[in-house]
Amino acid sequence: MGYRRVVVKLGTSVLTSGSKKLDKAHMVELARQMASLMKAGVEVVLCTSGAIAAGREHLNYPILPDTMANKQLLAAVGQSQLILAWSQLFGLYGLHVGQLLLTRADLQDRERYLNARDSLNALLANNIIPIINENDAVATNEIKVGDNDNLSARAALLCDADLLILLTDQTGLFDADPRTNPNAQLIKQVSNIDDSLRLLAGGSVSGLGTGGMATKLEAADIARRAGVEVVIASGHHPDVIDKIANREAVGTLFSAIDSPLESRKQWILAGPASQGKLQVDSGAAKAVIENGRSLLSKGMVNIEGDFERGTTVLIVNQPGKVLAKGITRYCAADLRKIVGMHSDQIEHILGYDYGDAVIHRNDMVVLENKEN
Ligand SMILES: Nc1ncnc2c1ncn2[C@@H]1O[C@H](COP(=O)(O)OP(=O)(O)O)[C@@H](O)[C@H]1O
Ligand SMILES: N[C@@H](CCC(=O)OP(=O)(O)O)C(=O)O
Repeated sequence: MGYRRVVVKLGTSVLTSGSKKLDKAHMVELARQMASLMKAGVEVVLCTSGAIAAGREHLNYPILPDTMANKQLLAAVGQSQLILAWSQLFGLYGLHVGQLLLTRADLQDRERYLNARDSLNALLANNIIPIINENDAVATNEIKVGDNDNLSARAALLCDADLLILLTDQTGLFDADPRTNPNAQLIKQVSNIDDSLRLLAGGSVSGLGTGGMATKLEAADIARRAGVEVVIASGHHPDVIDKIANREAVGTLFSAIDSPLESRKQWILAGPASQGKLQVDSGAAKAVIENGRSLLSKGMVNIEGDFERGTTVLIVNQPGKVLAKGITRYCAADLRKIVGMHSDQIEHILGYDYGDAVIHRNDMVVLENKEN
């Protein structure tokens, strides 16, 4: 199959099949396809819209002024119905679900970003499907991502996915909005997103979705720049998720610019200036630079600087030569408590742990391949 981790985004248009209520018969079919991917060893993260639509349905279509507070009311009511439905539907296939409600603020704050990433990874490591939606009930316009297309692209980066599937009510991106232009042609493959392409992508006119193709294109741009392949396709195409995961040509494919790992490493190299140094002994230096291992606490001898978890720091050897640059999973104060300690002791010393690796090898760029 080839894909390791896939984010599937389901628009309101798919979940309601164009009606005013959740189409559970279709949702169960989508759950079946995602469960079958999980059984084949592909990790699946679901980004689901539909809370507002579910809220309207559950409250029997109340007539409410179109204010932010009323949308939040509908989302608050609908989200619990939505997650209940997914939990029951995945349960039919023996799978548990875990809910993550995010806002832009959660994705911008480094500490919260890492915590969200750890929760996602913990769910997936335990074969539980993470289900993401925007936390509409608490988000103001300033902290809203705003549309789930963008949210799903950010989720794909958050969890290092290699494929993002955006399922909607059209068979893909067309050279004009097919609702208003019957001669519109499907674009099967996109290798460059430029202004002329953006002009083709219109907003949503159905009254169900948010953003239309314009936000899907924005999402595709974010994801492919981070090395994630993107497919936009119809959520009603038979076996659509299985087919896309098996690289069958369905919908519109946006090829990725780099591999996810490469682009992550480029970000570490070019990204924020390092704010501290982790000095390591020669055993750890060898493990990191010659054997491509993660950095463990027992190989550290000294910590310089004052930094938060998620900060970019340098790994230096005892003479002070810079060996690598990476993102630390522990803040400086915690590192000072666990320096030289075996990973097994971290939880006992700190009262919690963020994993064995102080810097995971995927979060590290080696700058020297020899210590001397
Ligand atoms: N170039 C285009 N190709 C395909 N669909 C388009 C295009 N421009 C605008 N659209 C509109 O985008 C809509 C899908 O987006 P949206 O309504 O937000 O759905 P979803 O709920 O799946 O996010 C389609 O119904 C279509 O009318
Ligand atoms: N968070 C909102 C959906 C926002 C959204 O982007 O909707 P859609 O365009 O249908 O993916 C909800 O759950 O109703």
